[in-house]
Amino acid sequence: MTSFDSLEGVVLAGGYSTRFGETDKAVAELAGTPLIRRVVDQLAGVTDAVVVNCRDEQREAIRNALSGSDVDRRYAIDPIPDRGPLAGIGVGLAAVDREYAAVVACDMPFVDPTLFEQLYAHARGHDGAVVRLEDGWYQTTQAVYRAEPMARACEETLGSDDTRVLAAFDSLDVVTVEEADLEGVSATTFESVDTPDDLRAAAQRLE
Ligand SMILES: Nc1nc2c(ncn2[C@@H]2O[C@H](COP(=O)(O)OP(=O)(O)OP(=O)(O)O)[C@@H](O)[C@H]2O)c(=O)[nH]1
Repeated sequence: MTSFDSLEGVVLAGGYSTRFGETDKAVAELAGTPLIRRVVDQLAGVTDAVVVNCRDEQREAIRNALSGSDVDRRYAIDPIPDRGPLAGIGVGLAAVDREYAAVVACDMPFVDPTLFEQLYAHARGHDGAVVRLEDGWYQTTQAVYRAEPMARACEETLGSDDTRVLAAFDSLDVVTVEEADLEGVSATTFESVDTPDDLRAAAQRLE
């Protein structure tokens, strides 16, 4: 797999994982490997550098979970916590050095780097590329964005009434890719671990 010079990773981990319970799901182990470590290891298929967006108090545990990874890691800390995924994407992208970023949530351990290869190809020359799932939902937390304009759009949108990630696209040229048009992407790429039951089910499949 290729590492693209103008593509960096952004891993979103600033949520409170309330459905998961007391533990931070970012560092919860799936078959012995923390979820966030699995995500970073998968991103290594397309990039050698990631920005981890999280809250200050998460940083030490996440740093431990990622220790020994070959991927260069930097941290973008939420100045104000709990402002939702739009804020996390904006904070993460503002810390990116390269033109484009592959953004992924820390709770998607099966993220397929092949998806980012295809989204990056679609995004080049535009402000990003996002998948529209078969049920019509846009998968905004596993997408490629042009870092600078999307970071700015996130900031502006946070100050508006509609703070969905999708609302940030209004001022941008983001390409929609239909799920049916993806080629050879693993069916589990968009699966997210939201609850302890999700984690158990994922672990059983790996046995
Ligand atoms: N920076 C930041 N990221 C967030 C925030 N809320 C959610 N996220 C991230 O967005 C992604 C998708 O969010 P969810 O699956 O709802 O995660 P969550 O909010 O931690 O979990 P729940 O509380 O159970 O909904 C995850 O990677 C979260 O870490 C937030 O307030 N700030």
